[in-house]
Amino acid sequence: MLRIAVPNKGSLSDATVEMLREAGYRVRRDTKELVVSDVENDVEFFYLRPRDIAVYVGSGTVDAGVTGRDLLLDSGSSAVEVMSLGFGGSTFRYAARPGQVATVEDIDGKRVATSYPGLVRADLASRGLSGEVVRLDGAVETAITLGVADVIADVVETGATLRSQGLAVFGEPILQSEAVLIRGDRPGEEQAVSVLERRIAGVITARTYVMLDYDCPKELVDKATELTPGLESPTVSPMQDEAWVAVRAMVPRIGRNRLMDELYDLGARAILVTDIAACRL
Ligand SMILES: Nc1ncnc2c1ncn2[C@@H]1O[C@H](COP(=O)(O)OP(=O)(O)OP(=O)(O)O)[C@@H](O)[C@H]1O
Ligand SMILES: O=P(O)(O)OC[C@H]1O[C@H](OP(=O)(O)OP(=O)(O)O)[C@H](O)[C@@H]1O
Ligand SMILES: [Mg+2]
Repeated sequence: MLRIAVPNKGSLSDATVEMLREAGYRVRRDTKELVVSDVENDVEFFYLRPRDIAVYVGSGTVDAGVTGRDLLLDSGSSAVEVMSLGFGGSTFRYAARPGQVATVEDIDGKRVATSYPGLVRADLASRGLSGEVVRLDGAVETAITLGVADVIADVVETGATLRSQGLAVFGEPILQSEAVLIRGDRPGEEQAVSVLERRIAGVITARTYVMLDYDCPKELVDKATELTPGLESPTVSPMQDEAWVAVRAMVPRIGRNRLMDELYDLGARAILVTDIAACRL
């Protein structure tokens, strides 16, 4: 049985569970369930803390899992990123009281509070800076107010938490993070997770694309299909009226309305968009 780790709490949990459900797997029915056996798919799901998932996957006790790229890198685990999942996006950044620390070089010799000591130590070392890393579990933004640090390094999504503490980011982001599927780096593991990987890729494609159908005067089909090239190639089918053809192609969900306007202006009619429920490319 394939063993897969799923975030049991926090920002990544709900979206991961929803993605697995859409991929056709059994998911937990209440948040107290820690292990879910999906016998039909020969998979066992372990609901674990997101921070621990890279450690389990790296040690080989589970085959694959979902976590944040920042947590994977912070852990120093040997697990490898298989693909990004399109949610849980954030940046990992330095911040301080405006006017007190303005550049990353100014961190030298100062105290840096963070829940991600691995990431911060590696970043400071790569810049040749020294700094005392103060490891905290959360609410890192308060560390400066409470006087245990001069600088923080933390996850920033909207920036609202930083602003509420009178802090401002400085320097370039240390990292762009998002939810990722990870697996162990031992021989055979790539193959072991290939069905899971294809199913998740199918969910992402179904979310990213819509199916577009339209009728098109035959003489315009080259121009029209230039606008809708599809993934491999559009399907062009004959119609009862020989002056017309029916065209079908997958197109990006974003921009679909503008595309429909362009096709209409060109002379296409009966332009329909439908959601894709699932797919394997
Ligand atoms: N707004 C956000 N706040 C925190 N983490 C976020 C946010 N958006 C995305 N993430 C990602 O979620 C992961 C952290 O998840 P984790 O569950 O450990 O913490 P959390 O979401 O802060 O939950 P909690 O603090 O309640 O335990 C990281 O990969 C982080 O990049
Ligand atoms: O940029 P924002 O949109 O404000 O989001 C970022 C904040 O959200 C997270 O905190 P969380 O609520 O998880 O609390 P924690 O610090 O105790 O983990 C993270 O640690 C930041 O503090
Ligand atoms: Mg948190």
